[in-house]
Amino acid sequence: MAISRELAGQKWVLLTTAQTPTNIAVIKYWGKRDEDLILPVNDSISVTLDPSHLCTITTVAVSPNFEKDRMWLNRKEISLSGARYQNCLREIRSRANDVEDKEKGIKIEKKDWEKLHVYIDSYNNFPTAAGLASSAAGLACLVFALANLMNVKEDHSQLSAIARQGSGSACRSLYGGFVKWCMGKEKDGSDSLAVQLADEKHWDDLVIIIAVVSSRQKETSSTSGMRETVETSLLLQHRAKEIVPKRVLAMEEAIKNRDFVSFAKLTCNDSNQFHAVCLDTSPPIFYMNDTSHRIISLVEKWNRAEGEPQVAYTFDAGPNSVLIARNRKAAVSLLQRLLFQFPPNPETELNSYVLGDKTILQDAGINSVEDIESLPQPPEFNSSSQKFQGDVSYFICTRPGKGPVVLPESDSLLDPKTGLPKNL
Ligand SMILES: Nc1ncnc2c1ncn2[C@@H]1O[C@H](COP(=O)(O)OP(=O)(O)OP(=O)(O)O)[C@@H](O)[C@H]1O
Ligand SMILES: C[C@@](O)(CCOP(=O)(O)OP(=O)(O)O)CC(=O)O
Repeated sequence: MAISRELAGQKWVLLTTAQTPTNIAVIKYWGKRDEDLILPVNDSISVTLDPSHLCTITTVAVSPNFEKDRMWLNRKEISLSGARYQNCLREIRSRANDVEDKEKGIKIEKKDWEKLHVYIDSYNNFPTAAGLASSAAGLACLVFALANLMNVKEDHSQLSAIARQGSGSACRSLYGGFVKWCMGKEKDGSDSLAVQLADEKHWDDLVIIIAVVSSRQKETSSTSGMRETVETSLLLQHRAKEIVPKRVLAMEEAIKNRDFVSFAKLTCNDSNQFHAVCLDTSPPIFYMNDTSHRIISLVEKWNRAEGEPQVAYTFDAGPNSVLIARNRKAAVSLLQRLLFQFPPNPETELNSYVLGDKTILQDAGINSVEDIESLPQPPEFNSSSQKFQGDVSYFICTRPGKGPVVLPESDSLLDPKTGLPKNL
C-alpha cells in the first residue's frame, strides 16, 4: 500500500523509546483454551521485577521513508513475519490516532498509520531466551512503545490484551508491583487482560534473589510444553477448575495484607503444582534439575528451622530459581546460605557472580570470593551437607519494581536522522 501524496517524499523520522520490566508468576499461567488469541485456562498473578536489574528497552520509529517494517533485537535484525508479532502490530495500528509534532513539522493522520512502516530496535539488559522471561518484557515493551508512538488512547489494561497476543505472560508486564491476569470469559479475548493488584510501594520489604542455574540442555518451550499438558494432563483440568480459583483469592488477600506466611506457602505450592502438572504430561516434561531441587531443599529446611517461612521459591519453565525473601534481613541470610552451598568456580570474580543490587552482598559481609570460602556452615545444614561449586552460573539481587515508562529521546536506540540502529 502506497503512502499518501502529502507524506510521500518527506524525510522526517519520529521516535519513541520505552522501558518495560519482566515479571515472575507466583500463581502460574500454564495452558491455553485458545492458541491463536492466547487465552489461558486460569487466572495468574505475578510480581513485577525491578527494571533497573532486568528490563527491555525498545525504540520504535516511523518515517515516510521506510519501505517495510523492520526489527533488530540485541543488535541483530530479526524477522517480524511470525503471527505473534503480526497480531500485535495489526492490533496497535488499528487503534492509532492523529499525531502532530509542530516543531519537527510532522503531521500524521489516523488513516496514514495503515500505510506507514515502523523500525523497531530492542535490547534486553539480561540474557535473552535463558529462562528469565525476556519474551514477557520484550513483547510488553514493543506494544507499549508502539502505542506511545501512534498516540493510542487505550489504558494499560487494554494494551495488556494486545501484549497477551504476543506472549501470554507479557500482559502482566504492563504494570508494576503485583499484577493479576484475569483469564476472561469472552470468546474474542476482550476481557482477558491484566489488572494491577497493588503497586511496587505497597510491599517494599520484599527482596528477590534469582539463581541462574547452569543448564546444558534446551528445555521444551513454554508454548509447546503447555500445549502438550492441555492435551494429556488430567491434573491440569483439576488444577484450573478446582485449585487455582481458590488460590488466586487467597493470594490476593495475602498481598493485600502483606501476609508473608500465606504468600510464601501459596507461591511454593503453586510452583510445585505447576511442575507436577508438567510431570503429569505425556511424555513428561522436566524443567527443574538437581540444582533446582537442592535450592528447594535449602529453603524448605531453613523455613522449617525458623518456624515460619523466611523465603518463597518459584520456578518457571526452566531450572532457574526465583527466591522471594520476606525482608532484607532474610535476604542477607539467604544469600549467605546460597553462596555457602553454591560457591563460584575458582576463576569467577565476585562482581560477575552476584549481580543487581550489590548492597545485600555488603550487608552479608562478603567483599571477595575469599569471604565466601570462610562463610560458616548454617546451623540447619548437617555434617553430610555438600557444596556444589559452579552449579549456579550467577545470582541477581533485585526487588519488586515499577511498570513501563517512556524514556527521553537521548536514550533512543535508533538514529533520529536515519531511523537505523545506532549501534550496529
Ligand atoms: N526485547 C524483545 N523484543 C521483542 N521480542 C523479544 C524480545 N526479547 C525476547 N523476545 C522474543 O522472545 C523470544 C525468547 O522467548 P523464550 O520464551 O524462548 O525465552 P525467555 O522468555 O527469555 O525465557 P522463558 O520464557 O523460559 O522465561 C525471542 O526469541 C524473541 O522472539
Ligand atoms: C511458566 C510460565 O512462565 C509460562 C509462561 O508462558 P509464556 O507466556 O512464555 O507462553 P506463551 O503464551 O505461549 O508465549 C508461567 C507464567 O509466567 O505464568
